[in-house]
Amino acid sequence: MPEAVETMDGWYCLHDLRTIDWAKWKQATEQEREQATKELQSMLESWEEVAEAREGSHAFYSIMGQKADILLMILRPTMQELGEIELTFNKSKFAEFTKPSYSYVSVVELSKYMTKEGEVPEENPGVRARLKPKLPDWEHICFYPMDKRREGNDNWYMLPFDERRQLMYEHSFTGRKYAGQVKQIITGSMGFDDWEWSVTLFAKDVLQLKKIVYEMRFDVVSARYGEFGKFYVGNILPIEKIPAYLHV
Ligand code: VOV
Repeated sequence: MPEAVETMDGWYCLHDLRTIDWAKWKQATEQEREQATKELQSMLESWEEVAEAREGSHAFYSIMGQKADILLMILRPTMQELGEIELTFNKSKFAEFTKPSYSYVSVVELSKYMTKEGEVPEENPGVRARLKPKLPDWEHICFYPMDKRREGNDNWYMLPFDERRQLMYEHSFTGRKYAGQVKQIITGSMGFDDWEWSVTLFAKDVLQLKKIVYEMRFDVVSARYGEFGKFYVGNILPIEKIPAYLHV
């Protein structure tokens, strides 16, 4: 009988992607634009304080292409806090100039595929830190949702545990080659959103994002069982660069 793997779940996560209504932004008065920009900056500054207190983490990036203009990724200990942040953002002046393009609700997830006999990973400080991760301020982000296939002979959920563990081990082996180059945050979203996981990758060199996704396509777990949603890629948008980004 296939057996579910136990998961460890950490901070709740919201990916909020928006497009900017540039025509409306240009029509606003200089004063309105300044007010909206300052409010956005102070919102981010207040989240900065939460991050410093290690009570959450966030990332703010501009997104390439037409799928979205900005991505706000927020991590918090409870879903309620995520809700409050979403509401605050929606009520802000700046939000009046944005349109929703995509959102994703999930929770930071680590599975116990790699847990050895007698180990209690919950007691491992490294594991605990990974469940409440500090998002890196690396230049580039790549975000996409994914599923494990459930089709005919290619049904991940019908595989015996040991077979899945072996495939995840091979996956982690590929991943480890990118240590220091790519940081991954895997969040689980079964019951929360339309896909099963979200993958968020951070890199200093944008090309490493392409290379890791390409190389992993050849891991059996991705080649045979991976199904992918839309990919979003972007560049970091630090608080001090927001006025220049929004300048018209
Ligand atoms: C940046 C490198 C990297 C590394 C080191 C890494 C390692 C690991 C380990 C050790 C484990 C298992 C234990 C755990 O931690 O849960 C995982 C788990 C997972 N991964 Fe991964 N992954 C990486 C990177 C990485 C990428 C780039 C992708 C996207 C795949 C692709 O084809 O586009 C991915 C996906 C996942 C998923 C969806 C899961 C959960 C699957 C499940 O069935 O539960 N992952 N991953």
